[in-house]
Amino acid sequence: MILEARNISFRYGEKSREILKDFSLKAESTERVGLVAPSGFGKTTLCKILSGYEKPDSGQVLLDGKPLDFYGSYCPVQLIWQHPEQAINPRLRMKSVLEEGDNVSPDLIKRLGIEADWMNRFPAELSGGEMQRFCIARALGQRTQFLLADEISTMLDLITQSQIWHFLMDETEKRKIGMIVVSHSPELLEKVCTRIVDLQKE
Ligand SMILES: Nc1ncnc2c1ncn2[C@@H]1O[C@H](COP(=O)(O)OP(=O)(O)OP(=O)(O)O)[C@@H](O)[C@H]1O
Repeated sequence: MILEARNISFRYGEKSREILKDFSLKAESTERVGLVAPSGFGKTTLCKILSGYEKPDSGQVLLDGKPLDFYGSYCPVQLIWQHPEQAINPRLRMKSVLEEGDNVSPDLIKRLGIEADWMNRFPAELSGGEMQRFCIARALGQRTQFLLADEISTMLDLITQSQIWHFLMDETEKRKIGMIVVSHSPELLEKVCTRIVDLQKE
């Protein structure tokens, strides 16, 4: 599959500066594309647009040539946010958080190191890293075709980072899920990505 941002322009309301201007990008399912740009440049904004959380003022997001709406109620382009605690309903137990995903496989949950005992807890009863594993699992439901990872491992220790990235590379390669990876770490992008795009040069 091909995920495409075609001539996207976007600003947050009338008073905001234009964050994206006639921006275009194409990524294939076989790729892991790293996005680099300085803080505040618009990387998260681009991820939100690519996953349908924000609508561009002009231009289109296309998956295999079709707008995201075409794919129905489950968006095949899933975003994993930088701060898991902001991406989870604090009133839900973790098993219900996973049910928000699209038939997340029990095997995948196990491979992510999610422990059975965590399922009945509320988000506030987990560490940031434990919560992020749930967000990753939830984003990898059956119909996911592209995964956008926006600074997802910044809060994790190096061993956990390495476990999670090995898992993600393995899982997305097996299922031919494309990835877009945002990080301020050149070392991480170098290790994980098949191609790096500098937004300042686009
Ligand atoms: N909801 C919002 N309303 C108004 N402005 C916003 C909103 N969200 C982000 N912005 C502004 O849009 C610009 C781009 O923000 P964005 O979070 O996309 O940058 P970023 O490149 O991901 O930054 P960082 O690397 O620091 O995470 C920033 O100037 C930010 O202040």
